[in-house]
Amino acid sequence: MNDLPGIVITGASGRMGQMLIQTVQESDRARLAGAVERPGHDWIGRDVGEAMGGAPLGVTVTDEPLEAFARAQAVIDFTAPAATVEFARLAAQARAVHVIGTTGMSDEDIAALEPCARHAVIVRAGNMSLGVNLLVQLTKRVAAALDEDFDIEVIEAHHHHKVDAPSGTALMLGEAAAVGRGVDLREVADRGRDGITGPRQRGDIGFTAIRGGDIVGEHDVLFAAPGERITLRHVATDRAIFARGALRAALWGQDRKPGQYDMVDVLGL
Ligand SMILES: NC(=O)C1=CN([C@@H]2O[C@H](COP(=O)(O)OP(=O)(O)OC[C@H]3O[C@@H](n4cnc5c(N)ncnc54)[C@H](O)[C@@H]3O)[C@@H](O)[C@H]2O)C=CC1
Ligand SMILES: O=C(O)C1=N[C@H](C(=O)O)C[C@H](O)C1
Repeated sequence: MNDLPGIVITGASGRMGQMLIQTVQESDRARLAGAVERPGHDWIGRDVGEAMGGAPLGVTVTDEPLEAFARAQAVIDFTAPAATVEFARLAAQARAVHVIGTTGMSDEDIAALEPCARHAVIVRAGNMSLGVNLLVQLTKRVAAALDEDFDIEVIEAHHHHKVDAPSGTALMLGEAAAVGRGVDLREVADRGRDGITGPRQRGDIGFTAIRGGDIVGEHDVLFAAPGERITLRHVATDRAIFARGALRAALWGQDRKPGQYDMVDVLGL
């Protein structure tokens, strides 16, 4: 075993889980210290490399997260809200940095992270890519520069497996637009148009979700006024951008005090 920071990947068999395992394996700054899946999953007990269809990596997939976390310096977690809340508790117990990519978390789920962040570093973002976090900053600036003559709409598109809407990224962009405009997103968000909706309310921030095929993730922020439109756009074509960002967050978190952080902190934007 070498002395590089050890990383555990939860949701090891998932789309992001497998991408993260590959990213950590290829890194010369971290080592794969564990792979976790849910109880009953058919990868439990198998070498994770072989389960992924490749060479053995010497890491056995486990359904005992605490045991795995206790042997690691960081946990990278792209799973599901209930699992993430439990992993936050266990990562805090193990004093491991917890990088959370999971989206669709409720206000209660997010509140449950607070006591865990008193004991360990949590880095959480609905999108770990450099491009989207830059787009968040741009959205804030453009929204601050424009008045309510510009209707703001966030349009996102994802693959047909995605279970939450609007996407975590869309919510980050909506929040950035609201902050830029100096309003509370909860008061102006329009998330579900159907039927006779009446005309658009001035000042609303609208959300539209497209689901289809293998779209990795596309986000537009539209500012539409009489006579002109501005669109800010990010298109992800490879999940590696999220995995690279997550690994960067796991390494950045090693030198930090316990608390909650996001990718703007990690990237210094
Ligand atoms: N923040 C970001 O940059 C990104 C976030 N995501 C988010 O990451 C999450 C996962 O996305 P995908 O990999 O596409 O989904 P997926 O469905 O392919 O993978 C989720 C994995 O988590 C596992 N899992 C569920 N409950 C578990 C538990 N209790 N213990 C251990 N493993 C458990 C599942 O078995 C599955 O393997 C979603 O919330 C998605 O929105 C996805 C891409 C980028
Ligand atoms: O589920 C996904 O795939 C993605 N989820 C994140 C989100 O909800 O924004 C990030 C990315 O767009 C891919």
